[in-house]
Amino acid sequence: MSKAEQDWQEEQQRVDRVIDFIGERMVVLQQQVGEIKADVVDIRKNFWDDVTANFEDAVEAAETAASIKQQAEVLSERERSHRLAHNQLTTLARLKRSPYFGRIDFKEDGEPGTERIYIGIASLLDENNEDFLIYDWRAPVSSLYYDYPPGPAQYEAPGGTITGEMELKRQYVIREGIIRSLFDTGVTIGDELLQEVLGKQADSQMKSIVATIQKEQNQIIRNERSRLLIVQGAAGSGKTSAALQRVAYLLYRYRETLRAENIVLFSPNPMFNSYVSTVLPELGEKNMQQTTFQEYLELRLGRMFQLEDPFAQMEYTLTAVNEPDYAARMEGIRYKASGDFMQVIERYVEFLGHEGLIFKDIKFRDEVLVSRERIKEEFYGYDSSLPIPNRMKLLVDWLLAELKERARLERSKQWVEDEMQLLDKETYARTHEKLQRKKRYTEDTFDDFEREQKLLASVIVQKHFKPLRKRVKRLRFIDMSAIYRQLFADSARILPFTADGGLPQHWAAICTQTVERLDRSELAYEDATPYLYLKERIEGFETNTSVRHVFIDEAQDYSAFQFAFIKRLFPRSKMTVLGDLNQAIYAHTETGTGFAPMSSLYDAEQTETYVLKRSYRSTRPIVEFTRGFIEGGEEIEPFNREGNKPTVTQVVDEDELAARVADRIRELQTAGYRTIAVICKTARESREAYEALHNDIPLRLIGKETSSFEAGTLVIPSYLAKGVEFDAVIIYNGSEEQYGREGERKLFYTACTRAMHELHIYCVGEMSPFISAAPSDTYVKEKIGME
Ligand SMILES: Nc1ncnc2c1ncn2[C@@H]1O[C@H](COP(=O)(O)OP(=O)(O)OP(=O)(O)O)[C@@H](O)[C@H]1O
Repeated sequence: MSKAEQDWQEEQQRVDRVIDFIGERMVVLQQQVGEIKADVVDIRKNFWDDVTANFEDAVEAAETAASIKQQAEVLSERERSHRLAHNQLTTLARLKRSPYFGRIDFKEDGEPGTERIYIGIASLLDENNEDFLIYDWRAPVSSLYYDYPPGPAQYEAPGGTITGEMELKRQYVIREGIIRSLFDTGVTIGDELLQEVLGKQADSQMKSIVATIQKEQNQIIRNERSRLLIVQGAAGSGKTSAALQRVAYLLYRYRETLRAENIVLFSPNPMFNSYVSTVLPELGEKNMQQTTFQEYLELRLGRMFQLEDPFAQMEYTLTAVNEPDYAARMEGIRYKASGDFMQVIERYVEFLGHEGLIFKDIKFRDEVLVSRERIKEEFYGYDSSLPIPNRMKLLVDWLLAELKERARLERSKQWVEDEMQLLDKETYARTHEKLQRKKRYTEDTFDDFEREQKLLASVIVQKHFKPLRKRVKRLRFIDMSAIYRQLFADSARILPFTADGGLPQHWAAICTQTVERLDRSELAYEDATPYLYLKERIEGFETNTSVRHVFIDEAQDYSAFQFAFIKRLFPRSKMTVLGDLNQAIYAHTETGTGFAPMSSLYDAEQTETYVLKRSYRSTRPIVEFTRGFIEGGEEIEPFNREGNKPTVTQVVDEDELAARVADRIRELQTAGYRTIAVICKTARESREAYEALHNDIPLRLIGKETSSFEAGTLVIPSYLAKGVEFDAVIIYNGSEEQYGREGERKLFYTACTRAMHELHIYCVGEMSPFISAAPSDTYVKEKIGME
């Protein structure tokens, strides 16, 4: 038997031993789970038997409450134990199938022996010999595996830096308890293993990369120092993967204090949420909270306005080029997202502190109870050194007192008497009872009837005033829409608030558009964040202090405004932002400021930036081709995985386009690719492509409302394909007409870089200049029917 074979045999024997151990553990645990479950069922069933329920008087009611509380605590403790044991069982079941993926032999300086460390998705301790059969990949010692080749190595342990010599680094692929492959690795985490992993087919769900995390990714995953961590990475460099692994790492590292609920991931669209949702459970962790910025805007503004979403704005950007107001709107989109405009809002708020706030009358039954002028007068009567939100609080107190007074006056009005006649018996009875109770304590001389009438009147008025008071408490008497609108009332209104009059060229048209929309109760996507910001500067900021880590994926698509906003929203949170400037597809990101708005959020010493240049998603030929579209693309390093060169096919017309694309889809399907995406520029083009293809080929049309996607062939607008990947990508029409403007370069790049194994571009007529800019030997040109 060769040495290698012997090694393999010994390793399999160890795997068998560990699996046996896990099996035994599971039996014990299963029994425990059963017992706890029986306990829980029992407690639930007999809950009220063990509680002494007595509500006779205050003392006994308090005792009852205490007894319920105690019983509930016992129940919740048992339920917690059940959950814990159940989770442990799930993890053990996972370990049983594949107990570990790596091993390092490490000789610590000053220690006599070499320790063998096996690394898997969770730790496994054999209590009898106090031996770790498996180390969690997140344990301090495991970082050796990701950071070093064999040779001198060190890691950070809680007690300080541990140095030593790594004598061996080995990787395994273990499936259903059997070692399928085994490599001893040299320089990096085995190219072989990575090759194997990356060569696989795309899934409708993202996979964890735990066995093959690269050194530069590991630094991101384990970073604990910075308040703000910025990751700038090429398409397919593993930003999203690293982010998710980082979530798992943080949950492990701070397991005593941090829960999945304390972490929020902002993602580009709902479909992406579903795409990444399996990674953490695969690692035995609960998912963090996931949201999109739009979801937040909807929550805050959706009731007041018809809110435009970013995809509708994008569709406008891409399809309305010939509309008369297009240039103005595009300028407006850019300006309203800028730091300059944020400054304008700040100065405007400063101004509003002294004059200019607009309020709404507080009306009741068509009568003005407190006029807007009166409210304004009261507000500006307060100490002007107080911040606006503090003065609003005073105003609320004052208004509530005013309402109380007005309510008193209201009681003797005719409408109250009219309503009294219509009261149901129940209200009468209740009022009567109340009066009876009161009577017990007073020496009253009033006529009963009169007292009853008075009380009824006050009940009626109270009922009608309740919504008024609620509106006051919610600050609905501030006319936010008018305050925002005022800034655009005419083109000169903004001037005192601009630094040096630097306004967009089409400012007057921007003002008109904004006012028109507001008057229709619509809020464009570009207005939503500034509007909300202004609102919060006036009403006080809503904050969420339970969130400790915020992750922002596709961060290049966020404006300065949005970042500032998120920072304020989560004041106790650290931030990890991940993005690729070459994929900045929204019009508001065309300002060329790069990551500047982001990096200025926190002090330099609290901020760290990592750059990922290696691209893992696509084959080498695809990366070599697509990097030609963008400036500085030569810096992107492809991971060495071979494949076919991308093809570019010119066709004469739409009919031929559909026929050729259908042929290609069939060819790719025959080749066994499971996820094939026909990427179109817009939703409009996607519908056309779908119409042209779906009779020929079964496929699914993806729109912004799609919340998950499955393997298969699909048609999808480019901006919704962000962040996800497919085995094969067909660009439906990569012609000059479709992708000719500079503003479309990044969109085109983003679409093409979704491909893992195959990329095929079709063009009706001339091809996009971005393709022509790529070196001609990086793709194969196919011309059909044009000669
Ligand atoms: N260390 C790794 N081991 C195995 N696979 C990896 C590794 N890093 C990245 N990948 C794979 O590369 C692909 C791209 O990763 P990911 O989606 O995280 O990149 P990204 O930088 O977020 O991409 P984009 O910006 O283009 O959306 C995924 O299939 C991921 O599993």
